[in-house]
Amino acid sequence: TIAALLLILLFLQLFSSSLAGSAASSHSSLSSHFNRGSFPPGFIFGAASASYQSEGAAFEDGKGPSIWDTYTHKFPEKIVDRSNGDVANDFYHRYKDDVKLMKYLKMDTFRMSISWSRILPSGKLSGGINKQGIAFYNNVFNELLANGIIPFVTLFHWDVPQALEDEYGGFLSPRIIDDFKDFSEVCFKEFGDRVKHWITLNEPFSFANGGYDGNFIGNFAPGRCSDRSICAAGNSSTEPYIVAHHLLLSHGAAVKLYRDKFQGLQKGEIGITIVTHWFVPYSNSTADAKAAQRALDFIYGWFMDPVVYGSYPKSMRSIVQNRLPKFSKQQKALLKGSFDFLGLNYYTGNYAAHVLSRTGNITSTSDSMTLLTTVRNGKPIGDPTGVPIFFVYPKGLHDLLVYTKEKYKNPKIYITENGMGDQNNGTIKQLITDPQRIDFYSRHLKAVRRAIGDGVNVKGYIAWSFLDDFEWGSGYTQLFGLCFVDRKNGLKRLPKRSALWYKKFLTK
Ligand SMILES: N=C(CCCS[C@@H]1CC(=O)N(Cc2ccccc2)C1=O)N[C@@H]1O[C@H](CO[C@@H]2OC[C@@H](O)[C@H](O)[C@H]2O)[C@@H](O)[C@H](O)[C@H]1O
Repeated sequence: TIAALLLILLFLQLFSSSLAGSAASSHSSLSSHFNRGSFPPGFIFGAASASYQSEGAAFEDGKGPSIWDTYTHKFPEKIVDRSNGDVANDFYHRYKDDVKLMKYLKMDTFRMSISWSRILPSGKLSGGINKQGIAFYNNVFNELLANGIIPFVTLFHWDVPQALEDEYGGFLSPRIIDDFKDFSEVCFKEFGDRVKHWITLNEPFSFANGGYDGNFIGNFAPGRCSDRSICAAGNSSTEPYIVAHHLLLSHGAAVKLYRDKFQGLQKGEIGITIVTHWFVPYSNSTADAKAAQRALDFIYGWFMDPVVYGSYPKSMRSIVQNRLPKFSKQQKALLKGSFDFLGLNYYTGNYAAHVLSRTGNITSTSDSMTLLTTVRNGKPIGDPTGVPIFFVYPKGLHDLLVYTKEKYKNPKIYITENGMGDQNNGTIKQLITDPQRIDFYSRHLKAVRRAIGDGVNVKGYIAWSFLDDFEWGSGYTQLFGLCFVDRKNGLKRLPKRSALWYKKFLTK
């Protein structure tokens, strides 16, 4: 009878664990063999946020307005639910509990950004440093380190001080280079003894394209473009390139400053975060193969080529010609090799087809002469998600990593954003029961693991996002968080099933 009982117990154990595995989904694996131990020693895992999307306290304790504070209040109709980041997740007041939650989830690192106008309310050093802003970030970094969590800090995640937009048009002017350098110097000086991983810019493509081209799904601040039916001012054929140029030069100035004045003593590293989709030729024609490469050049190469080679991609120079600013010899030297690591943001794959002729107004997006779609012959490139333009395509992350190794001298890489969004509709129970997000993370982590096996120098993976937050043009209608934020119940944090899966994955 004891032997029979033991056999029954063993059977039940096996049966229940196989049930749990299939509950997650056919792709993902809860089986014990795929976990942090599948990655090289020292590989770090975490989750991310950004100042405007999570801090709140938008007008508190001396903080100056950013262009996103202005944009959401001046044009509420540009945000799907007419919301804003005035309160967001109130990370400003709740960071201690949030750090406890990060520790509970066994995260090694937390990526966050610093609000430029919280540190320098007028955007300029001459306008004075906001001591309460310095104190806030000191408290957050101290709390993270006291809980064994590594801060990964982005200096610019799109929230330009409004004062600089008013004074000289923000990144449209080269004057911002020195102001960004001064802001960076304050951060290196005040926080560099504890912050050892700096990212200068988050997704310069998205800021330049989203804020100045207008083709974006959900226009971005400052909302300039050629189409007067959606933008009061701007020029989509020239301003994205001018803004991108000044973003790159600002990045180069901050990296040079860090290396010349701080890195020797503080022993940290500095990089840049660049986003791209992966592009698959729509057909096996040569024209579409070239279109896929051009799409990559115009989104990824636009920034990777300058920081690796000191020049824009050849395809851009030959198509955009005199609308593309030129780097001087000194600027080429400043930019070439201007990173210790590359931060890579990846969300989805696209099909790319050659566009035969260019009709209508020229814009920075039409310059690439590509038609980007997520469906081919009626079949989507991957499983749909709650975000209409994002489909689950983990192979794209693997292929992008191998492409980066081969084309850009095998740089040190951290995945600084990867995740999926759900539509914010359903009961709380439904929204925290997210098997597709478990499937998404499991498959993308396996793609990263495969790329490491192919020799790609990936050193970390940071999920987007730690908490559901303000998702720019989508407001609070799209939920990317590992943790749900109950906006109807005091912004209470609730770990989703995917957070508990991540915790299990991270348990040593
Ligand atoms: N949001 C972006 C911009 C890229 C994705 S969404 C937008 C739509 C689109 O066609 N493109 C163009 C594009 C094409 C190729 C590559 C990149 C971007 C966009 O960037 N990047 C990261 O994505 C995260 C998720 O962004 C959401 O993506 C889906 C959108 O519907 C939503 O509004 C946006 O907040 C943000 O929260 C992070 O702050 C940001 O660093």
